[in-house]
Amino acid sequence: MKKLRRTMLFVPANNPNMIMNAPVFKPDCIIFDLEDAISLKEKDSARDLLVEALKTFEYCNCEIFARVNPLYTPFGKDDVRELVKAGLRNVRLPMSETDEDIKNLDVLLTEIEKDLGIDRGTVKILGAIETAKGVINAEKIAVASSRMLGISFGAEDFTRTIGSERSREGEELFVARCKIVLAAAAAGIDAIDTVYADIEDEEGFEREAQSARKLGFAGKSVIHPRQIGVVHSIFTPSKEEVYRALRVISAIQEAEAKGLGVIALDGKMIDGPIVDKAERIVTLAKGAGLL
Ligand SMILES: CC(=O)SCCNC(=O)CCNC(=O)[C@H](O)C(C)(C)COP(=O)(O)OP(=O)(O)OC[C@H]1O[C@@H](n2cnc3c(N)ncnc32)[C@H](O)[C@@H]1OP(=O)(O)O
Ligand SMILES: O=C([O-])CC(=O)C(=O)O
Ligand SMILES: [Mg+2]
Repeated sequence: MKKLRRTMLFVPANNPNMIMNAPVFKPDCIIFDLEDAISLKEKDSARDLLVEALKTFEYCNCEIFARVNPLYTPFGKDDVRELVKAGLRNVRLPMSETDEDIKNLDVLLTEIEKDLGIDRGTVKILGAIETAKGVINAEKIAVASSRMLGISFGAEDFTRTIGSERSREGEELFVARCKIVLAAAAAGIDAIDTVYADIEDEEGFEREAQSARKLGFAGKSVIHPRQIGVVHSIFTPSKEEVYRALRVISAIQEAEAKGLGVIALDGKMIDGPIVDKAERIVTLAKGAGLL
């Protein structure tokens, strides 16, 4: 079944309380962060804490990621090595700017998998695109390795690299968002939208999440448990959408039995792509436990 990645909750890896409590909020995915949420002084101790947490806790219903430090920093390679040894199977690589960045991680993972005696390709990669250069190279990044399960957008760093500020309306992000969605779709992987830093601005957050779904993102990174419910309700098909999708599928099945490829349902044309979209709604609904 398709894994839902509606929410990816960032959890700073130096915070034992949050590390322990994160699954209680039922995000689809948790990203333990060793990069920007962790000061230079704490990089090693946070990694040690996360290694212990990965060995100790069962995060049964959440898909677990770690945002490691970029491989060109003094911490990145050790992050990957130690965490994979402790059981990590999904690496979120920040500052993915070129296909080389992904390929370097791929080579390192292959080495580690060999050392650990696990199958090559076990560990997956989510490439975080958060610079102008990364956005330009999104298409190459998305297909740089067979380990790719998705690419994500990081708007805080992205606005820094284009010399802009992040606005509530987000016009400055539109082109990058579209490019990331297109690159992911062409590669057949998920696109994950960026965080919204203003935890108090529920209205702005909801509008941004709505827009992310419309653009084609599979989900959104979040920084606070309060943001999870909103994203889940937006990225889960509504009852009406599911009902309509099931009717579309059943109508086309009846039509096919009569030798017809196109029909009308409630005055609207139903043909191949519309049926495919209805099937996607049903898949998402099943993933969310609605069917
Ligand atoms: C641009 C980027 O790089 S974004 C990615 C890096 N940033 C991060 O990882 C930040 C993640 N988020 C956080 O650290 C926090 O939400 C903050 C610092 C923004 C706010 O934290 P707080 O002021 O403690 O929030 P608040 O008081 O509302 O928290 C309420 C409860 O939710 C918990 N909580 C808050 N955020 C999280 C989280 N991300 N994961 C798990 N639990 C959380 C708190 O521990 C607290 O629990 P408690 O009641 O048991 O003490
Ligand atoms: O990946 C994200 O959503 C958060 C991030 O690092 C950024 O916005 O720079
Ligand atoms: Mg960033």
